[in-house]
Amino acid sequence: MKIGVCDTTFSRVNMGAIAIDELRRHASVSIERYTVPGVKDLPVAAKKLIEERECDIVMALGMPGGVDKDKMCAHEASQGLIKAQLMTNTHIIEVFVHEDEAKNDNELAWLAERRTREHAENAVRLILRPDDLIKMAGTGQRQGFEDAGPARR
Ligand SMILES: Cc1nc2c(=O)[nH]c(=O)nc-2n(C[C@H](O)[C@H](O)[C@H](O)CO)c1C
Repeated sequence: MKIGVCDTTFSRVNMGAIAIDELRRHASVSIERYTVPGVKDLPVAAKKLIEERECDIVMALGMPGGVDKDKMCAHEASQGLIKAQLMTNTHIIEVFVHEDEAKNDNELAWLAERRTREHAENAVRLILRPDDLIKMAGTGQRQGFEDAGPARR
């Protein structure tokens, strides 16, 4: 099995390095890394990781900035990532941490690390342990901040 990790230089946290560290903790897989300037460059990077470097799944890591132009870029990047998944029939786990989700730099670094690590676990589950995800269905998982938990009545 091979996992692709694409990330950006725009991000203020080295999310690619964190993802690779976490993937290695959970699985003995080959890893291909591809770093691009920004989130809008992630769709083609992910598609190349799948088609040219034969990855079975890809993590697409990015950090949209806080202004409207950045949010529009993030939306466009998301749409590209969805299209790349459909074109390749392969999961691309989008791991975006919006700069304005965090109160300060400290929280931003913490959030980016935690969300990246939790989604790295999800990527391993998707390709190697899909039954684990079935067991987690409906449990209100969140990546980064606290889980929402199941709704009760
Ligand atoms: C406005 C803008 N905002 C972001 C952002 O918030 N996060 C990010 O990762 N990249 C941004 N970029 C850069 C584009 O994604 C891309 O790298 C360039 O348009 C070159 O293709 C741009 C141009």
